[in-house]
Amino acid sequence: MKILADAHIPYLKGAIEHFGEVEYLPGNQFTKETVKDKDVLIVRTVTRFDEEILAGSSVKLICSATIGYDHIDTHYCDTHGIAWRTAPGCNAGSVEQYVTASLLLLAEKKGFDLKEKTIGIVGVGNVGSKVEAACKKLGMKVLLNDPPREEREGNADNMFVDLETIKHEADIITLHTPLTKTGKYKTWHLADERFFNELNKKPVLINSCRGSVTDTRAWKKAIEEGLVSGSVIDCWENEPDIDTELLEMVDIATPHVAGYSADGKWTATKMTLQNLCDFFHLDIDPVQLMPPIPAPDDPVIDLKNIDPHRQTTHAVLHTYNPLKETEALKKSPEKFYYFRSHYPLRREYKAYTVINADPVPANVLQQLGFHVEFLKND
Ligand SMILES: NC(=O)C1=CN([C@@H]2O[C@H](COP(=O)(O)OP(=O)(O)OC[C@H]3O[C@@H](n4cnc5c(N)ncnc54)[C@H](O)[C@@H]3O)[C@@H](O)[C@H]2O)C=CC1
Ligand SMILES: O=C(O)C(=O)[C@H](O)COP(=O)(O)O
Repeated sequence: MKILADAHIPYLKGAIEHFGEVEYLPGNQFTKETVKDKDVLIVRTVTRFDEEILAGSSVKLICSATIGYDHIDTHYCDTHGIAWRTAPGCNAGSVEQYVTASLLLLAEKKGFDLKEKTIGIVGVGNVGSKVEAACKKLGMKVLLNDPPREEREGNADNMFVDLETIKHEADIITLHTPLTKTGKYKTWHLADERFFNELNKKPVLINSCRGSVTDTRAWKKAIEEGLVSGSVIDCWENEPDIDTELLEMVDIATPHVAGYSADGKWTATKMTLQNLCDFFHLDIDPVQLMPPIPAPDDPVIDLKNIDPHRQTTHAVLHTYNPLKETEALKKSPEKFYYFRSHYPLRREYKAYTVINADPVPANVLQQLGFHVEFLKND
């Protein structure tokens, strides 16, 4: 079997060789010529897979080591005998960590208390549900919007609200939908000029799903007109050539790395190898082929000398602080693709042990997923 794999998929090298003859290329160097004689493509979101690149090739299976799949022309694949697989939920915990760290940072920077804030979550799937759980643990009021789920599952206990309610009541809005360009619930430019004009509480807007779920021009105008009080962007329109004016205007700006925890990447690779096994009916356990996830350099977080009011923020930012990446991206936006391909993968909360926390933050941190060593009298 001939396999072409993206060279920037962690934990793949050494494992995928058990399945066939493998060639590696950076995702932005996949071409019609390089995919032509391959049976399987192991891919990321940086390459578009449509008729232009796939026509006339021998590709039978595309495995994307990602949650999102808007980079695959699924209609073309479905009608041309090309199977495609993804890794649902693989890095949802990592995106939750990104959103939580951003919320705690902004609360500190702008001087507000998250417990007094209402967050509107648009898209409540694998990621949105984890963000919902984390926000509740931080004491926030949560509003959920997911019309496709509402249609399928009904709206018992008014679990879901419409987008109008979110625009009216939310102090923070975070987007976690797929990017879809057609259909009843299409999300392309969901946050357009009208969306921004209808915001009631000058909310903070967070986009860590896909760039084109928001309209860049409208977002810039909204910032200029004071319709939003803060902006967090991980996913941009037209990556990697992002809008540098918007970049300068936002509080937190990262190069599409919300999902880049070692935990998320490891799971993505495991699911990808499992997809291969399932497709070709191979009795192989991917975990046996993969290295373990490396421990963090600094796995113990000592909160002894930290003000109890800052302990949760301190611990979460110890695991991940998006301000460092913001600074680097603002300084060198042309390195967007480079930053993504040379990313020092972070660990999620479960890789860390918290010691000397006060009882209240200790409970919050434990619920978020940290190991917590409770003080004797707790
Ligand atoms: N920045 C990053 O590194 C990452 C970004 N993502 C993005 O996040 C997206 C969401 O991921 P998951 O939660 O795992 O996907 P998911 O498929 O589990 O959930 C998406 C949810 O959005 C809902 N939805 C669809 N259209 C909607 C609309 N018009 N309004 C409101 N809700 C709508 C769906 O019903 C579904 O419940 C992915 O499709 C991907 O684009 C995912 C992982 C990492
Ligand atoms: O999983 C997704 O969907 C994402 O957006 C990924 O985090 C992006 O990962 P890469 O395509 O850069 O590997």
